[in-house]
Amino acid sequence: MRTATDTVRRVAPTDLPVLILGESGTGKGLFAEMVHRQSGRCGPLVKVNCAALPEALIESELFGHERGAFTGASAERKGRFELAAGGTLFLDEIGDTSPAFQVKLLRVLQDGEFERVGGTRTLRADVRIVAATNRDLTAAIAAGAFRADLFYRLSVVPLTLPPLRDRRQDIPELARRILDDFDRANGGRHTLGKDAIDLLLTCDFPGNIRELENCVKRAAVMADGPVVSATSFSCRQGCRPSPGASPAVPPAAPAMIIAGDRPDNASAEVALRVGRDELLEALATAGWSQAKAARLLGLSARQIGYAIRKYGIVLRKW
Ligand SMILES: Nc1ncnc2c1ncn2[C@@H]1O[C@H](COP(=O)(O)OP(=O)(O)OP(=O)(O)O)[C@@H](O)[C@H]1O
Repeated sequence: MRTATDTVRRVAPTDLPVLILGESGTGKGLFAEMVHRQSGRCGPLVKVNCAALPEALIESELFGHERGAFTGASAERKGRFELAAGGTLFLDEIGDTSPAFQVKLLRVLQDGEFERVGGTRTLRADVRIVAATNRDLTAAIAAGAFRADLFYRLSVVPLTLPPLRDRRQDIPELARRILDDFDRANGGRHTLGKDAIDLLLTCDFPGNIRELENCVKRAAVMADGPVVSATSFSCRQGCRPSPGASPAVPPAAPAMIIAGDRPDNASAEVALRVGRDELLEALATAGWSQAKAARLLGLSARQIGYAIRKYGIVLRKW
């Protein structure tokens, strides 16, 4: 991590693109913010979730459009490149983009120029590009899913964030910082007991810092006093309940699954980042209240409803 922060310090003041690589939850978004903050650029940081952009809207989202450019374009609109002028454009989930998206991006990265859809004026792209992905782009290139020329343009300065399981020594400090932030936001005053830290050090955290964050916040909610101890964590073994410790679901009584609408794909993907065990654990911790469990996991009511249905969990009243 020190290598990564040192690279940020060196590269931030330049105009070079930065490519941040790392598993989900390793802090890529936070590092993108860090690059922007340390860049000294006075424009804004504008984030684009590339995977969530519908194919038909890519061009107008990135480059904007003129009035009357297409049906429904009743007024001119600036795209993300213009909105980020003088600042940083953060292209998140770059590994999930279509060939059409990649071609359009490559052109603006090569020429530094673009036109709004339906426009004739050529505009200069005054942005610093930061891109991030949890995909293995080398494998994607080999599979023909990612353009090698775009990769070389973006990866002038690659920044790889290691998974948390490979840097367990960072866990105590991260956990304390997460707890302090949580207390500041919620007016509490907690400390982490040594047994809690020992427990956290045994965890694998496949969801990386995001999962550690959820575990610590959940334990803070469940702690009986100011000290968050190992017993405040609902898990006992490597942050995963052992098979025998899965909450027993008593028979009978009416189901209480929220019958919300199906969430969109991006929303569903977020919901399923929470594993079945983690979902069960949160539900048990929350006394089988869907709303409370959703808060613990950082999901919306629709997302938790979707995950519950998808994993085939039947909730019953005690
Ligand atoms: N160094 C850190 N200290 C405290 N919290 C952190 C740190 N790094 C990341 N986090 C927290 O972990 C969570 C995940 O971070 P972030 O969204 O930046 O990860 P990501 O790699 O971009 O994830 P994804 O690929 O899923 O978008 C966030 O809530 C963030 O605030």
